[in-house]
Amino acid sequence: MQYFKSRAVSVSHVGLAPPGGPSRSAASSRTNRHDVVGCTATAQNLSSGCTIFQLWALTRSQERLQSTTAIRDSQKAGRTSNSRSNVDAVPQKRSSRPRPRRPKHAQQQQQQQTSGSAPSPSPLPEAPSRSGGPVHVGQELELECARLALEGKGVCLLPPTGFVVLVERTLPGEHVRAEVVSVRRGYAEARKLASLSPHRNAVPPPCPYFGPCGGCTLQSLQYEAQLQEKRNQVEQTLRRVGRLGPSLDQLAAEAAACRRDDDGGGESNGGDGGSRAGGGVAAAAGCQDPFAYRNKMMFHFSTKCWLPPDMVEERPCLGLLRPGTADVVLPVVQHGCKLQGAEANVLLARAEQLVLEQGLLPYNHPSGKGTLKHLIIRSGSGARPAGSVAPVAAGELLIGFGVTHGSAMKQLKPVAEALGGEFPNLVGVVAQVVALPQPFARGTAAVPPGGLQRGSRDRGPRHGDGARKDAPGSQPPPPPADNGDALDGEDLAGGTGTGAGPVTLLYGTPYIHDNVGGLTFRISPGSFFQTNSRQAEVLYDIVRRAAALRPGAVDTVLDLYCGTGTIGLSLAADCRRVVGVEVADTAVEDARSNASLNSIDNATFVCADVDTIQRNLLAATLEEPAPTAATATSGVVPAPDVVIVDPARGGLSLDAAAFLSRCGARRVVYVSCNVATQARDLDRLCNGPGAPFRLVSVQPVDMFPHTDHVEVVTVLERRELQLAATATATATATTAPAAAAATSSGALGSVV
Ligand SMILES: C[S@@+](CC[C@H](N)C(=O)[O-])C[C@H]1O[C@@H](n2cnc3c(N)ncnc32)[C@H](O)[C@@H]1O
Repeated sequence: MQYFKSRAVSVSHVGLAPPGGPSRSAASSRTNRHDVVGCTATAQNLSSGCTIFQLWALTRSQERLQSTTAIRDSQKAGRTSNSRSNVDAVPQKRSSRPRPRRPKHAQQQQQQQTSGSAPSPSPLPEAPSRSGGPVHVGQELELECARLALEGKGVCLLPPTGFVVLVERTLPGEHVRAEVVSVRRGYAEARKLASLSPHRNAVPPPCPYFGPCGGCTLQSLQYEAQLQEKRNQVEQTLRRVGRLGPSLDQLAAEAAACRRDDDGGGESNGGDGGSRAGGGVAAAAGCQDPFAYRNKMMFHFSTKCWLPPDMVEERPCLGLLRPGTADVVLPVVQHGCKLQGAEANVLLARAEQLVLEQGLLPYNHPSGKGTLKHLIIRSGSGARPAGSVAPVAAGELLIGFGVTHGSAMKQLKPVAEALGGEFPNLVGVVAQVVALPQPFARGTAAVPPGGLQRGSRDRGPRHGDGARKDAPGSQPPPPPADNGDALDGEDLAGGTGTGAGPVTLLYGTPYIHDNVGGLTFRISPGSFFQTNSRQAEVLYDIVRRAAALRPGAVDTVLDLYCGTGTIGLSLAADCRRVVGVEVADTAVEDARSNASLNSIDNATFVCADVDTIQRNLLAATLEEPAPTAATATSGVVPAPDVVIVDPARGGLSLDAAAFLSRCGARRVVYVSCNVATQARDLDRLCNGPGAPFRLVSVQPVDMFPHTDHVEVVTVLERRELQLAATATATATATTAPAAAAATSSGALGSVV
């Protein structure tokens, strides 16, 4: 924080209080309202913007309601005037303000939900109130943090009822003094005033921007403790949202039995995705180096430069979005971001200097002046010559500019060439006219639809949430396909359907290369790629073991949401053929190019929406050996033995889940960057009468150290197969590969 104090600046106060600042301004209370407006906190809605806080609070309140009569009585009594059991000491203030109307986008969001039934439907309020729970706004509390919520806040349970209070930057086990800033039905949010006793594994955060920057909420927690917390979050979410408690208990019992058999007390590792720690969920696979791991970072240009805690300077700057805003930027260029490599940080600083020297200005709302929106730096290890396994000597860097008008290209070209001359590893500079977030287009508030997001690295305003090219007030296009790139920023980097213009090449080549698991991948600006290449190797290795492909390369693998083909291509050597399905055409082109780059000839990539393939499957004859050009374009895929799904944060649609149920695959490996939606999907696939799958393993993988995000690999096995396997264990063990191949290439349903 020294950094902020030492800056001598001329400032203008714009009425935005610091996060949870002493007197929250109208703007910041609007922020809170947006967080929940229009959300029904059911698992169903997680894909459309509801936060895990709400879900957590909902399940907590449901548990409380179910737990004891006393609590039920007190809840009931809470609706009467003299029932404020634990707020008696504090006079209740009743808000006389009218209840705010839900914004239109929130209503639209709800209308767009097509995800089907939720596991535990129960509405949360449409807007926060100043009172209504056992606490009220402004009340000071002493709390102990019980655990982390999925979005990085500490969950504190207020005695005696266990009412949930979420406190920012609070770690499990930490005692804090906090002030309530908003109260909603079922939970409250509070800002930390002081840490009374820190987490036993607290460490000094190495980044000078820690705190104000919303990106690394866990940086002050020792890395091993972060991994433990993430594992716990995964288990809790699968139990609460996915109703997978019995399955996890069974996995835990099996693991315990294995340990007893081993007689050594070691953890089980049956080749099904990893070792199982307590509760049926494996210990999270951590990174060897939890810093400088990101191969892609997005930085925003703005005329509103935030100098924490509460100053905003009107000057052009480049940095990370201030949490809860869409156009106020924390300038991080001076010290760089510790999550990306040193060379990328140097390039970042130089790029900012050159564009400003060139006279280019950040886009400014509401004046409409300026054209610069964002800058993305992608890095890769570079292309490895065919057949070589030696490390690549020099890395590759690619810059992508997002601008609001094509006129910026001419001025950016000399900047691109100058950067190319100065940075030998910079292989390309591209630019794209990007859509502006809806609020800019409408000229209303700087709050993106779906509520405000925390730091830009986490989400930022979601790309394509609204769009305009040049005309303020023009109608935004329909929402784009979510590309799962939530941690990666938007637009240029994210790819699909952003309402953005074509990519313009300003210098060099429009793609970079990276290496994962001995394979080289070409990555275009519009294609998804795992943002932590080193850990992607660990992830794909876990997926390979989880797939449990039969010996003899007899299986057909379907890689749904395949991106640049990484997972499918990693499995290609061990299976008969791979078919990848991906909606982004640039990613499909990359995947095809990656197959030939790595001399892989048993992989086919289909550009299609996964949601449409079930219909085509049912309509099609499925015995053809591989998709032809005609079937590939119509989304027809062959009957798979194993399906890998790695969807975007919204998880699987009902159609996609139905496809998994009916496609006949014996195994599904579900890779997810959002355990909440994954839990919802697993509930559909594994629970209830006729559910086709059984949960076999759960392996968290830490792709995003210091953030509250976690990747989870779960394995599902078809139930019919399990029964058959039990009955014919001996015969199965001696089945010839040829017979297995015959089964695997059969028509849809032949395995069932
Ligand atoms: C989380 S990424 C996974 C990519 C890949 N498995 C990897 O590890 O690099 C999700 C991918 O799904 C794609 N996608 C999103 N919605 C889709 C849909 N409805 N149908 C097909 N692909 C989709 C995105 O473009 C993105 O490439």
